[in-house]
Amino acid sequence: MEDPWQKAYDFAVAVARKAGEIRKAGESEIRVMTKSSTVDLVTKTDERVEKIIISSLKEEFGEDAHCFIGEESVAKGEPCVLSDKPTWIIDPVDGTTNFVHGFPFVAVSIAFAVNKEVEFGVVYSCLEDKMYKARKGKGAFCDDEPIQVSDMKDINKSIIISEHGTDRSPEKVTKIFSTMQKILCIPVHGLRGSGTAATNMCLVATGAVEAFFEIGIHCWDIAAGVIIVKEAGGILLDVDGGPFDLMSRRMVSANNELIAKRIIKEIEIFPVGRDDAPAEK
Ligand SMILES: O=P(O)(O)O[C@H]1[C@H](O)[C@@H](O)[C@H](O)[C@H](O)[C@@H]1O
Ligand SMILES: [Mg+2]
Repeated sequence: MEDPWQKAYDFAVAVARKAGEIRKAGESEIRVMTKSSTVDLVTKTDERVEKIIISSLKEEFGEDAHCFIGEESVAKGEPCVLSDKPTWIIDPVDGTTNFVHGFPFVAVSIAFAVNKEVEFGVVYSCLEDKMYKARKGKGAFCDDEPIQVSDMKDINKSIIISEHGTDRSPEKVTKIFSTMQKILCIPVHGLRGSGTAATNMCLVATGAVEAFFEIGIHCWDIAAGVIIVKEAGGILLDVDGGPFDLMSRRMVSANNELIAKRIIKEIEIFPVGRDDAPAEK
């Protein structure tokens, strides 16, 4: 049977590389603006790269063939709804704060979902020049080399990643740091954070760390990473131990269930609205 999405997968890899190269070339002066809070940054480059990605995909597959969820389009009021239709989920610059500051982890993240399930994902870590990709049932790769999660089962010998997000309300920050303190004191070998959820998930997939969890991420930060982690042999769970939900803005990704469940025991959950919550009038 003909593979229905191979062409889209190959095209996504090419578009992610092109987008990353535009990003690398950069603007001589970065214009920084803010979104949900004063520390939720966006630049003209984010907007420009997203437009280029979406227009390339429309040009290749037809104006109305697929749906799109793009970080900057949603910020400008486009709907964020995942239906059963083939849908591209795009973060043009994951790690915008890193980009603004010259901290060297910035990724382009492109995922493709059908029937609400991610079919393939591509994360191009553009400053490292590493292309991570995975397709459902076909394995995960970094620069065409197969990748696999760590086989570590001992939490005491693990490295865990988390991030602080962009919400600085004191109650949430207290819970985030309390969780981190509890995990650090299990104890684990270390806590890390690259500043980009997409890259963090690739680090789980390569076995460099055992787990990455965050409350407050968005579907575009993690959609490509979800399939990369799964195809590398890892698992995804909700922060309460239930099934993972791409639109819920909460996630634990790990090398195995043992490590995931041990972390979940320590997570102090705080409320975040869903990505697909109806817009307030
Ligand atoms: O806004 P961009 O696309 O750079 O992405 C986010 C990161 O991916 C999060 O892990 C991280 O915690 C931040 O929320 C950050 O905003
Ligand atoms: Mg992002």
